[in-house]
Amino acid sequence: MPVERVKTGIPGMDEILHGGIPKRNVVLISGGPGTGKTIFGQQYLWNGLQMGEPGILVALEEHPVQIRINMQQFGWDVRPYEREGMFAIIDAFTGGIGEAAKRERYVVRDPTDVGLLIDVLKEAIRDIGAQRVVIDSVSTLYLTRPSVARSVVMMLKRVLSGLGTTSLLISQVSVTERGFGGPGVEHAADGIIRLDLDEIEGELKRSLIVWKMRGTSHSMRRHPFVITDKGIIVYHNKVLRVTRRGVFEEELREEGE
Ligand SMILES: Nc1ncnc2c1ncn2[C@@H]1O[C@H](COP(=O)(O)OP(=O)(O)OP(=O)(O)O)[C@@H](O)[C@H]1O
Repeated sequence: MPVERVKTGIPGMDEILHGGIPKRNVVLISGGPGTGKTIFGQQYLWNGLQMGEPGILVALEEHPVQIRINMQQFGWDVRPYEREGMFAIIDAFTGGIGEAAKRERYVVRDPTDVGLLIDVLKEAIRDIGAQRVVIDSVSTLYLTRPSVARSVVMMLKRVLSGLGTTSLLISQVSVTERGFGGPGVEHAADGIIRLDLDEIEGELKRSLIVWKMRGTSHSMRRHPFVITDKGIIVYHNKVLRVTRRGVFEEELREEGE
């Protein structure tokens, strides 16, 4: 039986994934500051809504009000979908403090309590029939306790995969770090997409590479991408090549690999 896939809908990305993310996979979106992880996650959810797939954004780093404003900058107005019950933001940021927070439907009263967060997440997934979930960022859940990182990701994976969602866990790494976001986390995740920002001759260049993706083959190359006012565009037919003479962008002759 062919593997069921969830399309990211991000231009160029599904080609790199040879069709999309295998259903129920829990995928780390890993990268340094400003590499585009949050935008990647929001675009994935927005595209899901356009395909009739309900989604949830777990907000650990930013106020839900700010997230709605940021998404609108790309033309992604989620409010009608929230009213329809197709989209929800789980507020795991404010702890319920402030007037704006009182208007949020899903609030995690103590964002440091992972058990509590999982209870709210389960309720929201069932309420809206979510098929896509993005957690931004999962690193926040274990920043002060790196030893629990793997168990936190395993707990989330059981719930997310168990309830049938295909999810992205946004994982922060420092600028120089080669890893993906914490001991054991890399192994617990079903997939890893790594986003990078490199300074090349005085200019920052964006690229991404699919490091692993259970259940499918995928491009093994590093592909350049850009962020525009409509979101991310990945150049699946270009590679970023690092040699001793420097870093070069190169056009691929044949499609894909
Ligand atoms: N409209 C736009 N057009 C082009 N680039 C943009 C636009 N909006 C944001 N960006 C770029 O996206 C970057 C922010 O991306 P994003 O918030 O997804 O990063 P991140 O990887 O989540 O970072 P962090 O881990 O620091 O939160 C900005 O630094 C900017 O370079």
